Amino acid sequence: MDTSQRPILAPAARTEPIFVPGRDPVPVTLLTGFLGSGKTTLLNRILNGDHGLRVGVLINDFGAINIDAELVDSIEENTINLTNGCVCCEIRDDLVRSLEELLLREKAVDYVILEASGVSDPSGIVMTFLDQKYEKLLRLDSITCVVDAEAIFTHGDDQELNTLKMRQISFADMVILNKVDLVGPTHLEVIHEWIGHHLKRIRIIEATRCDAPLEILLAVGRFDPVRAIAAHQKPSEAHDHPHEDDAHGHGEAHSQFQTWSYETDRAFAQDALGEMVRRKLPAEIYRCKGIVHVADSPGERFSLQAVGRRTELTSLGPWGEQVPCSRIVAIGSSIDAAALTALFDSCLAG
Ligand SMILES: Nc1nc2c(ncn2[C@@H]2O[C@H](COP(=O)(O)OP(=O)(O)OP(=O)(O)O)[C@@H](O)[C@H]2O)c(=O)[nH]1
Repeated sequence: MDTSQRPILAPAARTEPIFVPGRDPVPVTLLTGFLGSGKTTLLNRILNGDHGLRVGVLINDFGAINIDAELVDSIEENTINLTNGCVCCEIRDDLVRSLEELLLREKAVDYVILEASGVSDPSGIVMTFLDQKYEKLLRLDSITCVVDAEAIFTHGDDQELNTLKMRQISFADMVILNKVDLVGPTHLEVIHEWIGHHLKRIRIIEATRCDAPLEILLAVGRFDPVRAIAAHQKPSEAHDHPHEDDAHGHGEAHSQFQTWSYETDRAFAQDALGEMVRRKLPAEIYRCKGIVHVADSPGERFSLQAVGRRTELTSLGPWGEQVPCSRIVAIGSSIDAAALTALFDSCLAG
């Protein structure tokens, strides 16, 4: 069968159901949202919340190095990293294997949260969860999309990016409109109008650092397969441009993203690094993040974050057992790898 002809949300052909006798399906929350919108911030807020659940976490970073895994406050044995690709397509098999690994363990988790990569199209992920062989193993509870209120219209003339951002929103059953501390009321109104113009009746919660109440995030049973299928089947209502078949439209969306990574055991000069990232990162870099070793405070791990022109260089505390080193990833379009490497090299200490 030509798989490109298969409707994207049609459950796969029935195979033997996978389940653990006597165990109810485990609820799964999917976190989506464009690069740098605040998904990891939300994940940490949930993990640190007072819910008493044993939460399994799947973290998908599009780049070659999984930086998020180091920034998430989860229990190591319950965390699986899905790196170097996107779980909605290239590494969907890894997602399936990891889900089964988490859910078929003797000491199973009570809840699963999947943080999708910032370039994921949710439809491919939803299809995985709707596979009939999993209907007794897991239940998709909700899809929460985090939107960066400040950056939502950045690269607004790029139709593919706009379409991807709108697809992420249209598959969600709740939107966290995050970073409202960075924008004014008029800008917020424009966003509400823009989302409302494309999608009716979507719940939008404004937040700073994703400070939404836990009660509306976990075990809420909001996922509606009928609505998700409609989000796929009526693309022209939900998006500026119709989404083509999965293989074509989606593949195109990903081909515009390039990743770059950098590793060194030499230390950076903190001020030079901060200044360079703030002022000199090319506009084609949508997102840059890393764990860095700085000569000024050699005993501390630092987190480097850049979303557009916004940057943060914050201490994560001592290195502990880890040998200090720096690992940085960037995602963008038309990345000049040699030039970017030279920019970071120029910030190395002495
Ligand atoms: N000012 C401000 N910054 C925020 C807020 N929420 C998150 N941030 C910052 O935004 C940056 C990106 O946040 P993350 O939570 O890593 O975003 P993400 O969506 O997980 O990023 P990717 O996984 O790379 O797509 C970090 O520097 C955060 O500290 C907010 O509400 N206000």
